[in-house]
Amino acid sequence: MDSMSFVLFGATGDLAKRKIFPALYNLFIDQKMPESFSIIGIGRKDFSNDEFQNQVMQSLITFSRRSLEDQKMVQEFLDSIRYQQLDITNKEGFVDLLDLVKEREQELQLPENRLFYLSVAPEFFEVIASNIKESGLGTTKGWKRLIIEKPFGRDLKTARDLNEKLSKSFKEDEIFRIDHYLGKPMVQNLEALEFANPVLQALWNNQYIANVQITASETVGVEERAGYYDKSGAIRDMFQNHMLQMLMMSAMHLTNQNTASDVRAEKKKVLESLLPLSKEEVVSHVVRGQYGSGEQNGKKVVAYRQEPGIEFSSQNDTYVAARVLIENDFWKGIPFYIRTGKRMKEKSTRIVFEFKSPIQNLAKKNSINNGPNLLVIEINPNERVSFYLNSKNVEGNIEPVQAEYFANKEDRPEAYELLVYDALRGDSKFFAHWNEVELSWQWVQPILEAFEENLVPLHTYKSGSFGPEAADELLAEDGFKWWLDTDFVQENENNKTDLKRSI
Ligand SMILES: NC(=O)C1=CN([C@@H]2O[C@H](COP(=O)(O)OP(=O)(O)OC[C@H]3O[C@@H](n4cnc5c(N)ncnc54)[C@H](OP(=O)(O)O)[C@@H]3O)[C@@H](O)[C@H]2O)C=CC1
Ligand SMILES: O=C1O[C@H](COP(=O)(O)O)[C@@H](O)[C@H](O)[C@H]1O
Repeated sequence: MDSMSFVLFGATGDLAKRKIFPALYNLFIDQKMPESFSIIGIGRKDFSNDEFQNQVMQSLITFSRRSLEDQKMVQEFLDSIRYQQLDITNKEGFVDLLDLVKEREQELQLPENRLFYLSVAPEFFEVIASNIKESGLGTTKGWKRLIIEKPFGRDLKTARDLNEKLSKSFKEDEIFRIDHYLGKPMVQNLEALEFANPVLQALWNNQYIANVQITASETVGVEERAGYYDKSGAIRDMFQNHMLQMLMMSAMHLTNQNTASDVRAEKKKVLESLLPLSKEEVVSHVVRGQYGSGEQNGKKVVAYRQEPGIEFSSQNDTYVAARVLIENDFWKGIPFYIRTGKRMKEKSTRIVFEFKSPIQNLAKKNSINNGPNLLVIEINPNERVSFYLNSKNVEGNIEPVQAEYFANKEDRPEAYELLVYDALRGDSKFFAHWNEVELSWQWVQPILEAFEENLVPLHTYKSGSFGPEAADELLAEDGFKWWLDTDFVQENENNKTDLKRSI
C-alpha cells in the first residue's frame, strides 16, 4: 500500500470521533496502514497539536475495538497526527494547509499521495473540492482521492449539480462515495455468497425465488437530528441510498471473482432494469408512515410530531415500504419488498429470499407441515446466514429445519474500518459509483414528488410496532407476508415444530 497523507475535514466532529479515528487506529494496530503516513485533522476550533492528539486519544478510549495497552504504538499513532484550524470557506486558508501537508511529506519522506476525507455537512462538499483544486493541494505527483459522506444531494437535480461541481476537481475514479451499508461485512458477503456457491447461482432467479424482502428497522427515533431528518425523511435518509444498495447487491448476478468495475457494472444493470413508477402509480406500490406514540423496551415514547425540534404539523415520513419490480430476464415478475422505519419493534437489518414451493398445495392436502425454503441473511445486529429446509423428524413427519452460519462478531472490523482500508488501497468496489447514485435518485424522484404533493397517505404507526398495516397489505395483495423472527417463533408454537433447530 502506498505511503500517503490523510487529510480529514471535520476532524473535530461526531463522525470523526466515533468512527474515523478509531478505524484508522484499528487499521494501524492491525498493520493495515501504509508503512509511512501523515494524518492532518481540520476543524474550526482552536487546538494545538497536543490538545488535538489528546482529543483523539479520548475517542480511541471510548470507541476503538483495539487495545490501547501498547503505549509505544498508541504514541506512534498519535504522533502521526497534526491539527490545522481552518474555515473551509476561506480559500486563502488552503494555502497554509498545503504548506502543512508538504512540510509533513518532506519530514516523513512521503510521496505526494493525498486522500481527502470530507466528514462535514454536505453544503461544504463543493467548496472544499474547489478549494483543494485552486490551492494546488490537488496537484500532486502521486494520486489524489476524495472520500465523501452522505447525503449526496437531496433529489435528482441537486445530486447532478453536486456531481458536476465535484467533477471539476476530481475524476470519477478518484471519488469514493461512502454508503456505510456497503461496508457491512454481511452486505459485502452477498457478493461472495453468490459467485462462490454454484447452488445459489443456479437458484438466483425468478424460476425458483418467489419474493425477496429487504428490511432495515430501527428502534431509535429521530434523536437529536430533527433539523436534518425532518427535511429528509426515511426516503432520503435510508431508502434512496442504503436500501437500494442492498437491493442492487441482492439482485446482481456475478459468476466469478469480481473486480470493482464488474460489481459496479452489475449493480448498474439492476437499477437500469427497475420498473419505473409514475407519480400517480406510487400510491399502489409505496407505503409511507410516521411513528405515533407508543412503548419501547417498557418505556413510553412520544410521537414523531412531539419530538423536540419537529413541527406538530410535520408530514415527514419515518417509515417507507415499497414493492420494487426488476424487469430483466432474471427477476421479471418477482417482487422485491423493501422497508425501513424508525421506532419499530426491533433493530434488524436483514434480507430474506423466499423460494417458490411447488409442493405447497400437495403438502397442504396431505397435512404435511413444510414451509417455504428461505435464505435469510442477517446483517445487523446478528451476522448470520440461515437456510430453512424441510426434513423428516424422528417421528417420520416433515418439518422445517435451519442450517446456519453464525459469524463471530467479536474482533470483526467495523464498516468504516473496511471502507477506509479499501479507499487507502484505491479499491472502489464497495463505494457508490455516480451511475448508481444518479439512477437511484432517478427511480426515487417520483416518490419524492408524490410525497411532496400528498398523493400517498401518511399512515401513523405505533412506536414499538412493526409499522403500518398498509405495509402488510402490500404483500398480502401478492399472497405473501413479511418474514420476521417472531413469525418463526409463532409458527413454532402453533405447529409444535422446531424451526430453530440447526443442522
Ligand atoms: N455522525 C454520524 O454518525 C454520521 C455522519 N454522516 C455525515 O458525516 C458528515 C459529518 O457529520 P458529523 O461528524 O456528525 O457532523 P458534526 O456536526 O459533528 O461535525 C461537523 C464538522 O465540520 C466542521 N466544520 C463545520 N463548519 C466548518 C467550517 N466552516 N470550516 C471548517 N470546519 C467546519 C466542524 O468543525 P468544528 O467542530 O471545529 O466547528 C466539525 O468538525 C455529514 O455529512 C453527515 O451527514 C454520515 C453518517 C453518519
Ligand atoms: O445512515 C444512516 O444510518 C443509520 C442506521 O445505520 P445502522 O448501521 O445502525 O443500521 C440511521 O439511524 C440514520 O438515520 C441514517 O442517517
